[in-house]
Amino acid sequence: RRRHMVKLAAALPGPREELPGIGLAHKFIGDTEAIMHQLQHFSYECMENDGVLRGWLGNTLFFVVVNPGDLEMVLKTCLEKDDLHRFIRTVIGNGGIFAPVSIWRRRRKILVPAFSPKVVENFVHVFAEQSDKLVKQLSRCSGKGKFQAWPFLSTYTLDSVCVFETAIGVKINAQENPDSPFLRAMCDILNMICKRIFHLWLQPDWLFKILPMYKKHQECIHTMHNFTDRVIESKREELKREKESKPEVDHEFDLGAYKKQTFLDLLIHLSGGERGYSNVELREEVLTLTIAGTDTSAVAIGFTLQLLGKYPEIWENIQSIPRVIFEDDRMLVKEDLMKLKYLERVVKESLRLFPPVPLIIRKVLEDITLPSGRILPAGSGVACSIWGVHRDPRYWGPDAERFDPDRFLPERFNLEHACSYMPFSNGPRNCIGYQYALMSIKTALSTILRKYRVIMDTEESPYPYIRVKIDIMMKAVDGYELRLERRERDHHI
Ligand code: HEM
Repeated sequence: RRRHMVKLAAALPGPREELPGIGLAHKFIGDTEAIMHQLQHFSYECMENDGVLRGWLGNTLFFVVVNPGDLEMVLKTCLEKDDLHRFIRTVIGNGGIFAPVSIWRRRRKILVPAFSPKVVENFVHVFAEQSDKLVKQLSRCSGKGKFQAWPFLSTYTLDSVCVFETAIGVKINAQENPDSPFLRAMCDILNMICKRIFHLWLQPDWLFKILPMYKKHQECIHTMHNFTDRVIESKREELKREKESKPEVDHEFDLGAYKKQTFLDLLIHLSGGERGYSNVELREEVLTLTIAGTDTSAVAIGFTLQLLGKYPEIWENIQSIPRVIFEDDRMLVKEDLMKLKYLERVVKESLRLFPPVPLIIRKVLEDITLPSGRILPAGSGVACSIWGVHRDPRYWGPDAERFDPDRFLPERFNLEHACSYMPFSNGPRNCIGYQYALMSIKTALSTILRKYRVIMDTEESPYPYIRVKIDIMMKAVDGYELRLERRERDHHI
């Protein structure tokens, strides 16, 4: 089988820098910024090679793919996540996002109703309340020069993911408690996991366990698990008390009238209540939602703010946000979000040029022949480059790297292939939280923008440059540095 794999791999183009024996391992020895730089570089080299590029990492074989037709096939047929994800499983176990397909299927089924539009819409008031808090927190920095927006944005999205909240006391409240040990542990562990994925020498467990990093790794897991377990126990207790105090009430779950606004309730009820998920399964799913939903949305808000600061003319257009949304300080409601058409285009363009998840790595279980004619052999991993397909001139024109939100105008947006634009992936294992994410991002941005103007050094070139690194998600190296100035009320619109 290995000979067969090596033979098929040799028939496909490889990168210029491949070395015998170690393949590309020497290209991934730097920090997470250098690693991201390499991944971008391979995406461009992949475009030059007609959309598929081979790469060995030690004796593991990978392919980078950027053609939308090939991507669609891979995302539809290769549902298993690559073995590299085993490092994340030390934290989230069999949580849906990286679970083996046999476990993922049931978990996805349980999660689907929790993300139906009627449930997601009910979260808008949570986003609005949290956005209001975010703006208050930001007021400490406005008018005071440059600051890093990341701590503010990541605490906003963590509080908006709505898993860590129970009536009897356990709350994360990250915005008011930004030094929360949970948040720090999550940030540190994602960084360590990313290093393990790309640095071959950190991969063997026996070696990793004797390194100083291991102690911190275990402490982070302990902090995250401990906190999540306390929340779950507290939720179980709350549900028990509720049932005891009102035995006459029908405790059947009505999704249509769902108002409790925590995913934990949803997970318990949708999995079958007391006979449903065990506490360990609940912990896995809660951590999955937290990791999948926190940094991704914060990253999207951060990049969009920086782009708005770099291009003042886009900012001028933003001012045409419907007046009614800006008239007073009232909280936003879901109807407002639908009117934010221009802002939506800005967010979509920001997700195109700076996708929070720049690549997805799947495992090839059986040889597959791609629509482009190339064969990916069983046993290899395949990196679907979202970064690459979003910047490929074949699908986005010669100015593919230009920041132009009007590409998403209905009369201009005419993609030949759905996979040419896929910040939330595609196929059966795509992002289940994409509507939730878009609502949360739009609520936060519009609440910030009605109070503040973002100022950055303006970018002369239409092709925005932001230094990025990979910490599982793609993040800005500078922690989303920007300046905020308070807007004059009568100045707008
Ligand atoms: C801008 C924000 C977001 C982006 C760009 C994003 C992107 C993605 C991507 C690329 C995947 C991988 C799909 C694959 O392997 O094909 C994914 C999976 C997932 N996302 Fe998101 N996501 C975002 C926000 C959210 C939010 C807010 C939630 C939940 C509250 C969420 C929950 C999930 C879950 C549960 C999965 C796993 C789905 C599965 O394997 O069945 N995501 N997301």
